[in-house]
Amino acid sequence: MFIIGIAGGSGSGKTTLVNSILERVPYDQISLLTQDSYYKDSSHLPIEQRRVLNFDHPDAIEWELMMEHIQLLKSGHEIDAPTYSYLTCTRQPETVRVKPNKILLIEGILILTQPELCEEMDMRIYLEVESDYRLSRIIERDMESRGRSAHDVIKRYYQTVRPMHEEFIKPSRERADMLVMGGGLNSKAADFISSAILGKLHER
Ligand SMILES: Nc1ncnc2c1ncn2[C@@H]1O[C@H](COP(=O)(O)OP(=O)(O)O)[C@@H](O)[C@H]1O
Ligand SMILES: Nc1ccn([C@@H]2O[C@H](COP(=O)(O)O)[C@@H](O)[C@H]2O)c(=O)n1
Repeated sequence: MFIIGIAGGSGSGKTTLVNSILERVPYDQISLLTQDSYYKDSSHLPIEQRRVLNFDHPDAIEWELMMEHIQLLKSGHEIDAPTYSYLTCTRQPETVRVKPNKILLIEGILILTQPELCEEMDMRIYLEVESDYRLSRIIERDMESRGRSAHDVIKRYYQTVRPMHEEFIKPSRERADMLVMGGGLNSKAADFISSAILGKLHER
């Protein structure tokens, strides 16, 4: 299994890049794991407390479960990946069946902060996008699809998103093999990563 990690700050365009790669390759031959699916469940807390949790610290993620799922996929087993709601800030009862494939894409803000997880990756990519651009994209996206007000998004950005980015996410770019400039709409980057994937799919 050839494992590609796509990291970068919130709003840097990871999801956009993944979608753009999947348009260029036979997507049914690619497995995808999203770090956000592995947020620890916090349904035991009242919603007001859940909404102010620090979701940008490495401890917010259940890495053990993610690593276990990667090992199962590598050994040819299907897994049931958890699902997560940004609206309720809880893990959902539904799971998503992921089949093992020759290629595994993993995306998430914190994936390059985990040395053990980095060890599993054959190609590590970091999306480099200036914080001003990321903030404006996060505001628009979170208001549209994550049920937040502009005020809430900006407050959270300065309380946790930016400090955690500076402390953990930005330094993790040192572990990347490649930096992608400009974010998820960088079509040359999508072409390059897709050709690497197609090459691997055609290997015997
Ligand atoms: N290069 C870009 N220019 C403008 N908008 C972009 C660009 N890349 C992504 N976006 C938009 O920014 C928002 C965040 O992108 P997304 O792919 O969800 O980022 P991430 O998964 O890294 O948080 C989305 O609404 C997306 O459409
Ligand atoms: N309940 C949650 C959980 C996480 N977030 C934020 O999502 C960001 C990571 O996702 P990206 O798609 O932007 O990479 C991260 O900055 C978390 O703060 C959230 O808003 N609500």
